[in-house]
Amino acid sequence: MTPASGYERAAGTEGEAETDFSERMSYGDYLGIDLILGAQHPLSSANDELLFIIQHQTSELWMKLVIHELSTARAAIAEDRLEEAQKLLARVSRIFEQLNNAWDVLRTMTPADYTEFRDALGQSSGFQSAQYRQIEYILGNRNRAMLAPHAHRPDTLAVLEAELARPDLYATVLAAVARAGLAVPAGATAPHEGRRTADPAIIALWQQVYQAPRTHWPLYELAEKLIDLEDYFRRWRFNHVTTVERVIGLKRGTGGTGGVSYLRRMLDVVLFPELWDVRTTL
Ligand code: HEM
Ligand SMILES: N[C@@H](CC(=O)c1ccccc1NC=O)C(=O)O
Repeated sequence: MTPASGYERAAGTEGEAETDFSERMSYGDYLGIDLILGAQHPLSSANDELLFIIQHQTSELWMKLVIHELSTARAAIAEDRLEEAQKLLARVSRIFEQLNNAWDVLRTMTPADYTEFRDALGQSSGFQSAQYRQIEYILGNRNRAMLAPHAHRPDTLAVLEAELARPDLYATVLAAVARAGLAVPAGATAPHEGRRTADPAIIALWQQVYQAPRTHWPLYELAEKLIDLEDYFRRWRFNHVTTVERVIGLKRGTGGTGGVSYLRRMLDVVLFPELWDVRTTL
């Protein structure tokens, strides 16, 4: 029988699949598909500009999830729900793995392909990604100067400023370590700005944890989740700079930095320094 819509029911669904969504929520309604698929606006006729746009948009969606999960993980750690946090941090590492694999698609774009539309990008650059900066801030790489490109957006600025005013993920972990009875130096659990540098007293306490994992199992597992996360984040930075060198060589970036030279310097950022340094002592 032909339904009221006038269309035949989909073949093979034996008349069971729902087809009337005139009054009901459909797949597209729930997921906001019209908005998402209506958000690609290439500025040139170059074939690869759509790839470039979708690569960035999907990255931003995954970054949204990273921020969500890191925020939940940080709240869980603050309440000593360490196992929950571990699960979420493991998920964040898998998201970075997903982002890392995505470079394989973008790498199919050659310098000739990119040159066709690079000029259309003007001064815009990933350097201005607010969500990327928020992730860096949550993870403790807190350069206040990176707020400058957001000065024209008070809403974005407020989010990033609020992040700088909070203890980062690692400081939250150190507060949990202190509650577990280890001697965390005063100040290490407070909000900070700039980059972290290794504190010998913090190396010493991780040494206690790593030398007796069974005694400190939840902290030991949590620390390893952080190492995993930084490992995958480093791979993202490395894939980015390598792709950039493939595509634009040593040209300056549209965002105004030296390009590859700037991105190479970012490879030296260490998010959780004592967790790396402790390994040398074991
Ligand atoms: C052909 C592809 C790409 C090229 C040539 C490229 C180039 C660059 C360059 C030269 C910079 C330095 C800032 C500047 O002066 O512009 C930069 C920064 C950045 N790019 Fe890309 N990029 C590419 C793809 C991507 C993708 C897919 C993402 C994913 C979101 C991304 C995210 C970023 C971010 C977040 C920064 C800031 C990094 C930081 O401050 O540490 N880029 N990019
Ligand atoms: N910085 C890049 C341009 C670029 O990659 C870009 C431009 C606009 C939006 C996102 C971008 N991706 C990463 O930086 C360049 O110098 O070619």
